[in-house]
Amino acid sequence: MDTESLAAHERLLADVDDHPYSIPARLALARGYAALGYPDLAAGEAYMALLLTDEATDESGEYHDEVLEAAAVDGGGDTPESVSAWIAETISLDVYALLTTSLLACSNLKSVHKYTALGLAAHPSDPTLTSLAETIHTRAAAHLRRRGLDPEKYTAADYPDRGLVRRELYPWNAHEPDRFSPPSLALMNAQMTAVAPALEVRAVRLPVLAAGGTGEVTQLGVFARRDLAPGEEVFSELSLLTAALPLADALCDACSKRFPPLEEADDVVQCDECEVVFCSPGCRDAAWEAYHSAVCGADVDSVAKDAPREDAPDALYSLLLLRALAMAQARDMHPLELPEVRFIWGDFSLEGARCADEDAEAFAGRPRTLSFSFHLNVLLPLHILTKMDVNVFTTSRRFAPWVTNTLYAKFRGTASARQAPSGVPEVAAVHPLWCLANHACDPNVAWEWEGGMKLWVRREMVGWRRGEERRAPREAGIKEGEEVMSHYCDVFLPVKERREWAAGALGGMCLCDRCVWEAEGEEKSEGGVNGE
Ligand SMILES: C[S@@+](CC[C@H](N)C(=O)[O-])C[C@H]1O[C@@H](n2cnc3c(N)ncnc32)[C@H](O)[C@@H]1O
Repeated sequence: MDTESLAAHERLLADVDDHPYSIPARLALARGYAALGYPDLAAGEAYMALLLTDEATDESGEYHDEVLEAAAVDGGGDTPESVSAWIAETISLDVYALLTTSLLACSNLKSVHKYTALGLAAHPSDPTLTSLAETIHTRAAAHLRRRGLDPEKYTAADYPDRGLVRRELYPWNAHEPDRFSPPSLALMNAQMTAVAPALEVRAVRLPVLAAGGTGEVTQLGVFARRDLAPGEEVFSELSLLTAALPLADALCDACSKRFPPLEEADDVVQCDECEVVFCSPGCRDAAWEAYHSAVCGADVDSVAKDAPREDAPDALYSLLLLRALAMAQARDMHPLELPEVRFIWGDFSLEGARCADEDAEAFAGRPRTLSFSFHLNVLLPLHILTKMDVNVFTTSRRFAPWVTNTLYAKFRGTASARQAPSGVPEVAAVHPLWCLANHACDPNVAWEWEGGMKLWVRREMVGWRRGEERRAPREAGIKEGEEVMSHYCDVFLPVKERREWAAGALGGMCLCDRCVWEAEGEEKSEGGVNGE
């Protein structure tokens, strides 16, 4: 983004800061995002404008008076009636038009359908909304046909409601540190020394794995400070950035450790103020400081209560988001400044990468790799924040949709999950130091997450195979200065399956030495289990 556009965008953001209840200011910000090729962010801000119009017309609205005051300054007159007329005649249609066209670009067809219907109820003869209703129907029918389904048998409730949006380090995001600067590395290494005195964080060159990418990029990795012997435990990190589905095993709310059997559960304690349970008084106190004071008694976890089985991963990401918002609120910090979040990898698109498809123009031709659902990325955070008694109009810098998107980008690249026996992931966590370790299908460490994340040097390395050909395992142990290679997938799977499994976390197909060697031959390995 050039300096002039960035300055113009900064003025729109500042206008919303200065006039948080002004509907035109919010609408101008939404238009600004649409013009810059961020329809997802435009939809978020257009929805905020819609909420403000509701506040203006609803006498019992919490911010009714503030919105009327702002409307009077913006030219809506100084009576509730004049403001209502001003909204109906000059604002409402623009809000619906921007919200719906933005959601359409993001392929959130169920949501577009809903807001187009609401827009048409308020403006029945509007040609743009009328033709949009047709477009939604046509796109939904094409989507269903592509899946071999008969559109006649489906209603708007079955329309897809998810799309891909730009995954970027937003140009106006002043919170992302230079991860490679000496002060950043010193900070990360101070944290690393506390959990792993024999390891250090360093910059490393890695191959670009994203489709269409070439060459190498600089990223971070974890290295041995001294020779490490096979079996040596080298790392133990406790994270409170955790999430568990409501039906998961009985787990500590803070660290996700499974509770011991009742007769051994002397340490298990309940919060003094609500029903949430922790594995120990230590976890209870740490949780209160870190996040629980912001959500105690607020029943926020119910957000994932009814998630269907196939949506379990998304529900876990939403719960991680919820935890991060609660951490920010409890500590009065910007979510992107949280030590748990600040340095982690967001897998943002590389500068200059392009993409061309039917929606490319709405996204300024930039690649789109971040999952976006209006429900999860916009409505859910607003719902959570409202439950935490946060004024969502005056806290835009801290809790805007671009902040939510950035958090999702970071979590989607780094969270680890534990599965129920059914294979459905039911618990997730982000361990900010563990997730600095890179992946190899011939890893030199193994890990286990139960309460804390533990990492030890493998006692035996993995044997390689392609077809009938075998390559004996390398000698176990890690030499001083050697990179610690973790694993993001079951390393006993055949190469094709390993690559498929790890592709999400790696951002593309694995090109580690073992994968390259095994893929050259026939892919005929046997299955196995995760771990060592
Ligand atoms: C969990 S992070 C690992 C730490 C990361 N390198 C950093 O700078 O924070 C995962 C990302 O690291 C990169 N990565 C990890 N292992 C890799 C490998 N074997 N080859 C290339 N990239 C790798 C990928 O970009 C992946 O999305």
